[in-house]
Amino acid sequence: MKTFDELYAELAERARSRPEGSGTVAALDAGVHAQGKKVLEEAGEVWIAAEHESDERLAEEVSQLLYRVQVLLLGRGVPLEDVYRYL
Ligand SMILES: N=c1c2ncn([C@@H]3O[C@H](COP(=O)(O)OP(=O)(O)OP(=O)(O)O)[C@@H](O)[C@H]3O)c2ncn1[C@@H]1O[C@H](COP(=O)(O)O)[C@@H](O)[C@H]1O
Repeated sequence: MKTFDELYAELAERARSRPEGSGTVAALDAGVHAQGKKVLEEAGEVWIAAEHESDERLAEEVSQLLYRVQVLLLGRGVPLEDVYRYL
């Protein structure tokens, strides 16, 4: 189990150390266009899960959306603090 902030710190460390086999490193290298498409794809899956699937599936899809949003932010170099200013 990890929090949103802990995941971001973990992904930032992946971006820094670039370990072999990291999906995050591959997603960052794919660029902002691919990252944005993943955000949209996962948002659609969240919508479908909310309308038609179980609470567990919804939670899983939301976790994937949050991950994809974090990859997008990391790719742009935007820290979570910049997002939190608007919450
Ligand atoms: N939370 C996540 C996470 N959520 C989603 N995903 C990725 O998103 C995929 C699921 O999304 P899709 O529905 O698009 O599935 P898919 O089409 O089969 O996946 P792709 O072939 O498109 O990658 C998963 O298979 C993962 O590749 C994640 N990948 C990594 N994390 C966490 O990020 C951290 C770093 O991971 P690595 O960079 O892989 O070491 C670890 O703590 C991981 O648990």
